[in-house]
Amino acid sequence: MTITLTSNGNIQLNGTIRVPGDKSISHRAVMLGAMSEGQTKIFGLLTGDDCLNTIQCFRKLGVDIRQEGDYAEINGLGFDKLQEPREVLDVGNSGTTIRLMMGILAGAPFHTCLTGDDSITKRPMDRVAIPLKRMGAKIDGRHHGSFAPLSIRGGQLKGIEFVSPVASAQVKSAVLLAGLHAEGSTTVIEPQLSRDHTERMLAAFGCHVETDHLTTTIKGMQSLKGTTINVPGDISSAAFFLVAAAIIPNSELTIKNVGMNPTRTGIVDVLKEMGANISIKESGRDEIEPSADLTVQASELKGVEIGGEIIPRLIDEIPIIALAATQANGKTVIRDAAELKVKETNRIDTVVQELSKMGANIEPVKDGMIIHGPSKLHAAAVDSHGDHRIGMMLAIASCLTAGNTVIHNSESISISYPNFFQHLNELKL
Ligand SMILES: O=C(O)C1=C[C@@H](OP(=O)(O)O)[C@@H](O)[C@H](O)C1
Ligand SMILES: C=C(OP(=O)(O)O)C(=O)O
Repeated sequence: MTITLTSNGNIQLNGTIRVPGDKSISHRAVMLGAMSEGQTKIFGLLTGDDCLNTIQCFRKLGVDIRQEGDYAEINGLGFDKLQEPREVLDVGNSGTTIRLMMGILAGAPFHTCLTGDDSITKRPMDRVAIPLKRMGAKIDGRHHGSFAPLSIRGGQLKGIEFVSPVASAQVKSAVLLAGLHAEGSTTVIEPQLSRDHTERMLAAFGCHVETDHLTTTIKGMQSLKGTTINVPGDISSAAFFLVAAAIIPNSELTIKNVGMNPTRTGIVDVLKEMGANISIKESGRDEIEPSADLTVQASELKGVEIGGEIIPRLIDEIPIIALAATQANGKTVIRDAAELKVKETNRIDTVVQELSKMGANIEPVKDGMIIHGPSKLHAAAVDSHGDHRIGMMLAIASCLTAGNTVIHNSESISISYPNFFQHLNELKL
């Protein structure tokens, strides 16, 4: 699909929105609910394509899931009642689904095939397959199990201590979820702290997990009990409107009930450092995940250096941070972010290529990018390359231009934010 966004060169964004539920938390709520005994109720579930694919995968494993809009009910019979699927499990575009499912299925005593779209078949799976094979799972696939389609025969796992070479919540979660059905304890040590939604949610489902900064340990053979999960708004979706309000002159936006897990709030820290005017009002002290209402007003921004430990706390927000940097005074340097190369697209290349078409002064480096601002952006024909975060970043960029911005492959936006254009139109003055 191609969308044309027309701007008169004088757009402002004003109003209040609630962004859809957090994608990472929604996936985990479905997964843990499906492995539990008893009923799980999920409120605020993200109905983006990625999470719908997670639901479909578990239905194929025999789990009874009723989903209506952002409410889902799972009548779990426990992990032991998962059934060998007759069909290939298709994760679509979702890296989180395939990698976490690998961990879950590694513990299941049957055979499963997992695959996804063109992008998924290019993303590395060995980072998960290697530790799972060490635990005893039989995993094969293209390039000896490094790429999907994958075949998994699970069961009879042994706990391991795994020192992960990457700060990745998908790797950490896959190993911990396999550890749940392994003999003995399983420990994951990461180089930097990645998002901790799996650990928090396992505790909510009655499972004991020990965390000491970069080290997380789970004891095997624990069972999960169904519970109720309230999913807060996705800070990664809110990020597009936080940046939009900060850079589009005379804008002011409030975003209600945004998830504020400290392992995800790097975007707020960076925007504040750039000079953004953001106020935070706590809205929920849920025992699992904190949330807040965020208000942002347009202000002058300055370039910053972003690298090191903050990167996993804002990895998915780098495309929209790059746009903010094109409007900031001075130089922004983003480094230590080579992980961007293995997302839905190579996000170093796609961000640089597409923002350059709109007149940004941006260059790639091996682990990030350098942006000189401010630049006056102009309307252009651009492409999401099938990457939802690139598509949304370009739509926000179009608000700064005068004329028609044409975004090819805009349908990818429904991966994580199905009503994005509705919100954008409602907020435009
Ligand atoms: O665990 C998760 O829910 C996610 C972890 C991150 O990926 P990595 O684990 O590959 O860093 C992130 O980019 C992705 O959008 C969601
Ligand atoms: C990288 C992302 O997701 P996933 O890895 O689940 O495809 C993302 O949503 O930006």
